[in-house]
Amino acid sequence: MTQTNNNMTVNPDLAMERAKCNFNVLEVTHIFDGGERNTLQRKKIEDVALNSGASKDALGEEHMSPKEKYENAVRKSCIYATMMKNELAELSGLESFGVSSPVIRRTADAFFKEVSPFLLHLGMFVPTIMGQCTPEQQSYWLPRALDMQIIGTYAQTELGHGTFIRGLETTATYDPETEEFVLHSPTLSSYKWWAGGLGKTVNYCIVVAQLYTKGECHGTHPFIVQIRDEDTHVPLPGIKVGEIGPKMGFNTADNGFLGFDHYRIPREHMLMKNAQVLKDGTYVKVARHGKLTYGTMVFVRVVLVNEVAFNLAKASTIAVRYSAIRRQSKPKPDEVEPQILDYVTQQHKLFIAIATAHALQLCSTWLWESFSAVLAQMKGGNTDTLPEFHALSSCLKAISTSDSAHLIEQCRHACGGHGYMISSGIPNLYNFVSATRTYEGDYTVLLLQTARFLVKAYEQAEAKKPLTPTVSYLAHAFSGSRATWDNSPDGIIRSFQALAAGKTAVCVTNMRKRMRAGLSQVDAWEMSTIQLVAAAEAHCRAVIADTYRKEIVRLTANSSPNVKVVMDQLTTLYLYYWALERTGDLLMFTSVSQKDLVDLQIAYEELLLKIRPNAVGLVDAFDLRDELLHSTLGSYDGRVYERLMEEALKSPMNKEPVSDAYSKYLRPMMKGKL
Ligand SMILES: CCCCCCCCCCCCCCCCCCCCCCC/C=C/C(=O)SCCNC(=O)CCNC(=O)[C@H](O)C(C)(C)COP(=O)(O)OP(=O)(O)OC[C@H]1O[C@@H](n2cnc3c(N)ncnc32)[C@H](O)[C@@H]1OP(=O)(O)O
Ligand SMILES: Cc1cc2nc3c(=O)[nH]c(=O)nc-3n(C[C@H](O)[C@H](O)[C@H](O)COP(=O)(O)OP(=O)(O)OC[C@H]3O[C@@H](n4cnc5c(N)ncnc54)[C@H](O)[C@@H]3O)c2cc1C
Repeated sequence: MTQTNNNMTVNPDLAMERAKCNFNVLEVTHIFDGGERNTLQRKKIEDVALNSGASKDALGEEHMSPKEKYENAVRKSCIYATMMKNELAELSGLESFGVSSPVIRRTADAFFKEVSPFLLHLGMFVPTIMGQCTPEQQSYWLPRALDMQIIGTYAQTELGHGTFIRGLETTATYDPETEEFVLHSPTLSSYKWWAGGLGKTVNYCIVVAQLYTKGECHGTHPFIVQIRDEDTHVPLPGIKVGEIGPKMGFNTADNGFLGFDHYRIPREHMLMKNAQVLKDGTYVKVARHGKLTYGTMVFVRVVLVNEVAFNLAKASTIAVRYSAIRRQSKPKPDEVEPQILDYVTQQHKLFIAIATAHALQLCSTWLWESFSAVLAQMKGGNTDTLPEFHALSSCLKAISTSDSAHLIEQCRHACGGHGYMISSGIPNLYNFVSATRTYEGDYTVLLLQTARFLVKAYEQAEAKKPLTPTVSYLAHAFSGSRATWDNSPDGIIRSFQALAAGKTAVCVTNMRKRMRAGLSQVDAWEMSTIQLVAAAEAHCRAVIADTYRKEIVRLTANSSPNVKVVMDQLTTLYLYYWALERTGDLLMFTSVSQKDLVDLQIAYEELLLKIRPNAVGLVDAFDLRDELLHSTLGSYDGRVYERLMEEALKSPMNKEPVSDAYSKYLRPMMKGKL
């Protein structure tokens, strides 16, 4: 049944798939990693972190109690943190470890099937210190945080409010007598809720609270707050803190609650880069843009696009490898059962997942570069590009997390019953990624932020004023004719832009009509929000399609011919897929005909067949080590059934031949003695 490949026993179907792959897998790995140098560096980091076996558990996390799971995650976080401080820090080329290294973050996934309780420390606490402190504050807090002498989290959301930050109720009232802020939770709904690591792990947190000084409220501001003793870890007087209980995922992250009873912190613990309170209580606004205190959220939204691309790459690797070894049904009676990957419907489920992982990965790099440019401009005092960037990062966060969650679930469907096993790895991926659609700004809420920008941009276009780059296509929205359909990649991208422009125009027209009919601006906006969300989604799809196409053309300029072909096929597949998903819109806003759409469907199906022989090669090119996949179905060797059985036998339920439940309940019931 099996054959040996590089000292590994590999399922013959997978071996056959690899033999027929016609492109250089490593070249595609380099494209996905952003260059050969990055691949080499990633592999070195993975070797150091994973070859010692420290990431492995004797007993699977899924068989542990919640308390054991948490303690095990802390244990491994400490091992990984120590590695990061020592050997990994140097390897990843970081002066300070962790924060900007997606490779370090990804490698950590070998240690945690869910997430590390330190995720918020590195993902938000440290970035907030970097982004919201004055230089003096930073020089005090950052070394302590990076050295893990203190561990922190980001406590913004409250029981009563997550989305509407201006509605937060926690107060920080300045007392000039003692030069302290008094933190207080006036209501149950003002309790901080959700912060990762808050329940048991951290001793500090960033708390976002309404700032009061000299009797006036100045809105929400961030504070750094000690909540547990640095030695004993006991919660400090005036602090009520705990863990919020079981969740769909994130069960090793001890998300917590936190309340304050007139709890005092020194004045210097307000993070004062963007606004200050002087000793006498005078409030001084420093920042040139009112929303700079939201900066950590913008950073995480950017990071999340990359994060979900990675998780989608994992799910598609699992599902494609499994589909290559799984044989089912007998459409041709004289032939053996086909690999399920040969079913065109299966290819339809899976190849879009591979293409989307590429699209999001390349968009995330582009978004990161745009973010760096915006930060550089802001350093020089120019915040002009921030609104466009906020609109862009908001919609990319919303669409990337939503599409990835949907496609990961589709990968599970593609794995049939076995995909439902925790050991397949897919449920954990789904539970993690579906949360990303909500946290750091809910899907709808963020798309409405983008819609605000689109409507303003549309009005600028209408007034023939200059437009910023990502919405420059709106300048063509007033030609009066429908966009000409053309099924070339560039033609499809132009059509996506026409959809976004057309939908935005419909929203503006409807809002104006509603206002003329007597609705207030707020109510007219509210009544149009379904369409506004759709317009923002269309805009984002146009941005992703355009960026993916341009980046792949650029990155494959010097690639070998077959790599160029397969990368072009994936990009085209992405464009065809979304055009076919939006046929109604295309009929409304472009000149596409019924025949064009029938032809496009045929072209899409033919493309699936062209990609089919390279499918396993494409997921191998993600180069995800088995330790990162945590999957019985997706391991490189394809020994699926063997692994499923090995995992089943590990179940504590199989430790005893007869369950205690037999003598306690079953037997009495069956003997009529219950
Ligand atoms: C060493 C140890 C190692 C050990 C172990 C190893 C571990 C491995 C870990 C490795 C880590 C590596 C690091 C990487 C980690 C990456 C992963 C990170 C994952 C982190 C997990 C996070 C978990 C979740 C956290 C959270 O959810 S935090 C809370 C987030 N909350 C939100 O996002 C709330 C959403 N709401 C809002 O943003 C706002 O309220 C709103 C935008 C919806 C509305 O705001 P507001 O009401 O104030 O504004 P208006 O609507 O009135 O708009 C006014 C104008 O302001 C503009 N605006 C709004 N926001 C912004 C902005 N951010 N920037 C710019 N402009 C903005 C509007 O557009 C309006 O403009 P206009 O008036 O011109 O239209
Ligand atoms: C796993 C996880 C980890 C988290 N970690 C943290 C953390 O570390 N720190 C932290 O501070 N927070 C954290 N959060 C909280 C998270 O940021 C919020 O849950 C998120 O921002 C959504 O806010 P909400 O829960 O108030 O939802 P709500 O705003 O109550 O949303 C509920 C529904 O109402 C809709 N809605 C709300 N407002 C509007 C509107 N204006 N227009 C139209 N529809 C609207 C939404 O679309 C949604 O469908 C975490 C959440 C999760 C799930």
